Amino acid sequence: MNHELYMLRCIDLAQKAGGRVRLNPNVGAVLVHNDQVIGEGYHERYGGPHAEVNAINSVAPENKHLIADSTLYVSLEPCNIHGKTPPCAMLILKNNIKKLVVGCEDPNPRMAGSSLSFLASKGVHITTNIKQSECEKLIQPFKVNILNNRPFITIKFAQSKDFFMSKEGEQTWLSNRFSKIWSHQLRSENHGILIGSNTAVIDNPALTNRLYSGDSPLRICIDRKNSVPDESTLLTDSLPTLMINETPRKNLKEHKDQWTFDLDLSILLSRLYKEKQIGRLIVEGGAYTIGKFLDNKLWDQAMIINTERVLGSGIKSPNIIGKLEGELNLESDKILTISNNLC
Ligand SMILES: NC(=O)C1=CN([C@@H]2O[C@H](COP(=O)(O)OP(=O)(O)OC[C@H]3O[C@@H](n4cnc5c(N)ncnc54)[C@H](OP(=O)(O)O)[C@@H]3O)[C@@H](O)[C@H]2O)C=CC1
Ligand SMILES: Nc1c(N[C@@H]2O[C@H](COP(=O)(O)O)[C@@H](O)[C@H]2O)[nH]c(=O)[nH]c1=O
Ligand SMILES: [Zn+2]
Repeated sequence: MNHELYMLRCIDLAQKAGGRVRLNPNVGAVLVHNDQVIGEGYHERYGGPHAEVNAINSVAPENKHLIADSTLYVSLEPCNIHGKTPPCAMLILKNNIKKLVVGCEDPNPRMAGSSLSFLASKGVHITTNIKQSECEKLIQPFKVNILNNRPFITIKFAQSKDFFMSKEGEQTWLSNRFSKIWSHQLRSENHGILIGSNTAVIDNPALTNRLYSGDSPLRICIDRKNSVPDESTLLTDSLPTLMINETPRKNLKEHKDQWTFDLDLSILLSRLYKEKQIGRLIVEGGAYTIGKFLDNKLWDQAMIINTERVLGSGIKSPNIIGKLEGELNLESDKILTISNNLC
């Protein structure tokens, strides 16, 4: 059996759900009998059946009798606790599956390998850590959620060749049309997008996903002094916006919300996670806002669109120090992904 090949298929399947899993991990599963895939599935949406359930349910009626003699591949340790769905460890035992191959352990302290020892004690033969780092990468947002009680944070901005984010006081479009589609795809994969008041005042942005399939994230604007005009797009369109201020704003329209408190980024983030189910957050800018997240070490990855434009002067872009994880060339733009390996 080629363990790595089937685990790569689990990873492919898991990725299909993107951010639809919300606060859950992305997980894929494949059921293999005599080197033939007889079932596969993935966790498709928050609260929905787990990957193992979908893989077992996908087996054709004429192959059901092969399940007990098959190997189950799962990118993440099967659950052994009653969450929104019954435990998958019990499903494995119920189906009499005797061989299990797992990508990585569940970082949830309530699990952390415990279901693997439980299944082993019941006679299931277990192989672990197949494509481990790839499987761990898949569940990175979940790991941050569960261990830090906050969203997985992606800092995203475009910069000129001479490292400016914008001209002073005016909206300055730097990146190309391909990057725009890419950034709307990023919006579709995240549950929240956050900006500072200057960006809202100067750009009057929509911050919606208009160019890719899927939903738009919740727009969040830090506006302590209520300086964003009532007429701005964020406050007048029909989509949800959450304003963060120190005194309440009057006459908020339908779908608009506000949290009034003395701003503390850690508290804001844990409230976004717990009260708004934001598992993945884009911090879009501007430079001041991004700087605050960097100063507080509240970020997980940065996605920087490096463009060909030269501005000469303007708002200096933030200096991101981390580990280069990937490069994507979109015509004249180069998008770098940098992970925060220091926190
Ligand atoms: N190239 C790109 O990708 C992007 C460029 N931009 C550009 O950036 C420019 C604006 O950037 P910049 O001037 O740096 O301003 P910001 O948009 O970052 O807004 C700064 C303001 O936000 C509030 N704020 C945000 N975070 C905090 C915090 N942690 N604590 C306290 N207050 C906070 C404060 O206002 P208050 O006191 O009112 O709360 C602060 O003055 C615009 O020209 C825009 O076009 C913007 C986004 C992306
Ligand atoms: N200038 C700049 C960006 N700016 C960001 O995009 C926002 C506008 O979003 P929208 O109104 O939805 O189109 C703007 O307020 C700022 O947050 N983004 C980029 O990908 N590249 C760019 O060059
Ligand atoms: Zn499960």
